[in-house]
Amino acid sequence: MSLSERLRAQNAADWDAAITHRFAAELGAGRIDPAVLRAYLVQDYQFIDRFVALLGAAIASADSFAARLRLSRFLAMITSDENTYFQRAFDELGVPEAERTAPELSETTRAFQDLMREAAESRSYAQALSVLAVAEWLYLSWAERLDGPKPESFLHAEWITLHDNDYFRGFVGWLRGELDRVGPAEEAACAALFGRAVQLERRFFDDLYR
Ligand SMILES: Cc1ncc(C[n+]2csc(CCO)c2C)c(N)n1
Repeated sequence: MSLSERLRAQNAADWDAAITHRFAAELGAGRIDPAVLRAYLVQDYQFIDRFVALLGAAIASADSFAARLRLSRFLAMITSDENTYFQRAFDELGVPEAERTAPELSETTRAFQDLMREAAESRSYAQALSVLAVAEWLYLSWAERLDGPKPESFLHAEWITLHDNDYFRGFVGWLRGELDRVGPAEEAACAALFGRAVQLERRFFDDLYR
């Protein structure tokens, strides 16, 4: 088994709970409570902020120009397409400016921010990849599992399409390949970060239904 496959298997309980979560099912059916989606997107926008910083750290610590290019193109995509989704969704849901830029953070969002800061400050490409790989691969996995027609509202449909498309699938496959290539030299640190990230992904969804 590859390192990425082994790490996923070691965290199967939280991984499977996250990718089969009620959140994904309700989103896929277009039947999510607007208050739940609103709360999710407000916290997630703060997640994305630190995620972009972590991606920058991966670009800086990568061991090849090819990797820097690929990560940079991805960074350009999420700071354009994905950012406009958030802005349009916030408009649709009536989220005021203060909540877009400086909401009260949940404990889980804070823990995620700390994890991403730690991975970035390690200055290790392998450790940055361990957290990035979870955030990308786990989202691809829940989005790919949804079947049936896309929900009507762009709020639901675009959040699925952003995570279930051929470009993204290719990127996740490449990220896993990078982790499989450089991770084994720092396996204990990578496994610890990967496991914490999977737990937090699950908690991020669970928090919405408490
Ligand atoms: C808590 C949380 N974890 C993972 C993602 C997924 N994600 C974050 S940035 C990015 C890049 C392009 O969409 C992806 C897939 C998320 N949104 N929120």
